[in-house]
Amino acid sequence: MTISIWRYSHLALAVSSFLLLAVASITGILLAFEPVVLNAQPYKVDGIDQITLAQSLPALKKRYPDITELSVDAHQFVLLKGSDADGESVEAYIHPLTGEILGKPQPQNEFFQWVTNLHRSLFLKETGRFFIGLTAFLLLLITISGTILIIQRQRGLKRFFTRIVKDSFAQYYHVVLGRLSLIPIFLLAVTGTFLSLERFELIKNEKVSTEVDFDAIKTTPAKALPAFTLFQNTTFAQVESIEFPFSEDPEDYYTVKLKDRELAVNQITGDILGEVKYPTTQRLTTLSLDVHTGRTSILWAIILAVASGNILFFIYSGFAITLKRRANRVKNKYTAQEARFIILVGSENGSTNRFAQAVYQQLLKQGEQPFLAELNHYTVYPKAEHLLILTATYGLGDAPSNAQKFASLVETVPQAQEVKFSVVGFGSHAYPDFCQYAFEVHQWLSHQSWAEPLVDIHTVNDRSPQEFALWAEAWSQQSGVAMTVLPELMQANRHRLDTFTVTANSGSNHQEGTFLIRLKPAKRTNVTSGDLLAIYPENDHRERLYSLGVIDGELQISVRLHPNGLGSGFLHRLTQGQTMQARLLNNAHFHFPRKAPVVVMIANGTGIGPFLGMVHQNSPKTACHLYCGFRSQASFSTYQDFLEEQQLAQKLTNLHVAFSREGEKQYVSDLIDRDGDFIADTLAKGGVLMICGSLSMQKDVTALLETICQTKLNNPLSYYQSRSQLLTDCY
Ligand SMILES: Cc1cc2nc3c(=O)[nH]c(=O)nc-3n(C[C@H](O)[C@H](O)[C@H](O)COP(=O)(O)O)c2cc1C
Repeated sequence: MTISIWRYSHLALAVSSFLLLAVASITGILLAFEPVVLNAQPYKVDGIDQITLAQSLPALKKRYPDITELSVDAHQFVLLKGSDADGESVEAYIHPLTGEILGKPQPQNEFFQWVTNLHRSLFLKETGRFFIGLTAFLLLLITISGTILIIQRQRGLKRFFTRIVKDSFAQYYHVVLGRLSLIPIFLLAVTGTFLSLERFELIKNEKVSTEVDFDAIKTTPAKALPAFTLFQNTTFAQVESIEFPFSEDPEDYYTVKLKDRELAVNQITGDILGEVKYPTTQRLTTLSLDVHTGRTSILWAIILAVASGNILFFIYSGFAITLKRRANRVKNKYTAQEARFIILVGSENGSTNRFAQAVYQQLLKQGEQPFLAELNHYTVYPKAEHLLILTATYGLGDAPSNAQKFASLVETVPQAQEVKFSVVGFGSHAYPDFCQYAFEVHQWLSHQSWAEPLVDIHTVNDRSPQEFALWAEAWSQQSGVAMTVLPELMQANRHRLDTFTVTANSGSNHQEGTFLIRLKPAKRTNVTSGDLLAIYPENDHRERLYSLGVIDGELQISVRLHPNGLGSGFLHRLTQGQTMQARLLNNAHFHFPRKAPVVVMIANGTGIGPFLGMVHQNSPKTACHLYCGFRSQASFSTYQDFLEEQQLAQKLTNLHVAFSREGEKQYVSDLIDRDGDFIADTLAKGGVLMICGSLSMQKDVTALLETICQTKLNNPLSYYQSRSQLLTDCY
């Protein structure tokens, strides 16, 4: 059963009952104070569970020769009815050892009486009682569906009480308080339902009384009250009431009602004349009243008041969550048939929609005709050139509920024309299957003949605008459509630029025009290999990103000079000593994994850049294997000496190079294929694969890795991707 079915049930139940639930909760909070007020009365005697009937009754009889009944109520006040030595009738709370009068019973306080009537019947007599009973039952169903939602959210019963990831105030406290007040609310709902069923006689509650065989009543041996065994063994805490014999006639007897049974006791000999246990229904009714009202314990009454308060908060927070989800609903200006840009979104709680809306607005501003829909509504888009998918991950790395049909739809609904796609995964590192669903979407699309990746999959941890901006930049560069400013998301993100001095530039003396440039930051930074440098060659909105290697505190970029290339041309022209303005971007998802037992780096061309820095920074000497592909030995020579030095320093364990235009004419994917067992072994033991270079190389290598994972490890590649064992940074 999916999250959504339980969620819709939870919501439907809440919507249908919230008004009555609010009335029942408010009145419930007020009524919880009744036991608190009553318990504060001075009628209570300490140690009632120590005072036996044998100790008490002789003293009481002395003071009140004619007692008709003694009763002990839920607050443990002892009420005596009878008359005193002067023949005056008495109905008073007394001290069971001395008979001292502690107070007179009062009728129920008018306020509490009014609130009780409202709570029980809404002043509508039987009709009101029926609705209140129904509300208690709906509350029971809401509690059950809520519990299941928490179990699903926490990924299993065992993790029920583990940390909750904070999404929003309403959502966080809806779950936190839901967990804390689950048991009291559940008990309130069950007992409320039970009491209503009993009241409407849907549960039969037959009264029973003790049968006495009058012929068997004896008059010897006569005993004094303190010698009656039952009275010696019974304390006031166990008693509900004692009816005294009407006369001294042996056929009149004591009727002692305990919590669980009723007994008839011979008034002369103390013999038990008869005994009957209450039926289960009767005991459950008493227990339900105790639990539902909190009348037996101040502490429990307070817990119930807090739980009822929480129900009010759940009504508020539940609606706040629902309204937020609804507010993010899609409103399109153009149809799916006319749009060039299709934005599909997978979201459970609506925050991903905000990003999708921002992209949608950007495209509208650019004069484009975008179309925004949920992943479940994927269909044929006759004019689509770009497919942008922004999706969250839920459950155990699963699809959000509005994306659950996408997997089957994408297999059955092909597009007629080629479409460039880009996937952005929204997730949180607080969950082990980080953005797994987005990785799966990326792979399903990669297998479609009509779909071509425009940029590598990007992930966004905890809705980070910075990480989203990285995707926006990369996509913008590849698509040629500006996505520079996403005002709602990015306003806080206008960074100032830092100054860098060029310390070396190898120029493009080598074949294929690749060169290395080194930059020294003017001030200290926390930059590390794998981070990005954003440059603005024309001092305008056009930004170009380069992956960095950090070597001896300097930043090294490996660049291929493109004819008329905006960024590469700018960097190529820089000479030693010159300064430039740029911005450093933390690219945490592509940092060298510090805790991995083995790291395998896979690169082609200038993709080797960040790996040069990572190897150089590998002081702990983590086992590190570099697989790289170049066109020729000449293009590799730029890096050869450096890499051999790193091997000697044991910072690089193995180096495998493929040349596509010389010798065996191999690609880097051929080397991976050759070493498939080693790659599988690396993943199996928790090692990390890193890929940097062209998207086409990445496509070949990931297809190969998928086969390796399926055949040698019996897991899909997404299993390792979501565990951060495959890190990619391709362009
Ligand atoms: C119950 C629950 C389960 C989640 N499971 C995952 C997960 O398995 N992997 C992940 O990367 N993020 C997971 N997340 C985080 C969400 O994907 C992330 O917060 C996302 O930004 C939410 O987007 P939305 O508000 O559009 O639904 C989970 C969040 C929740 C509340």
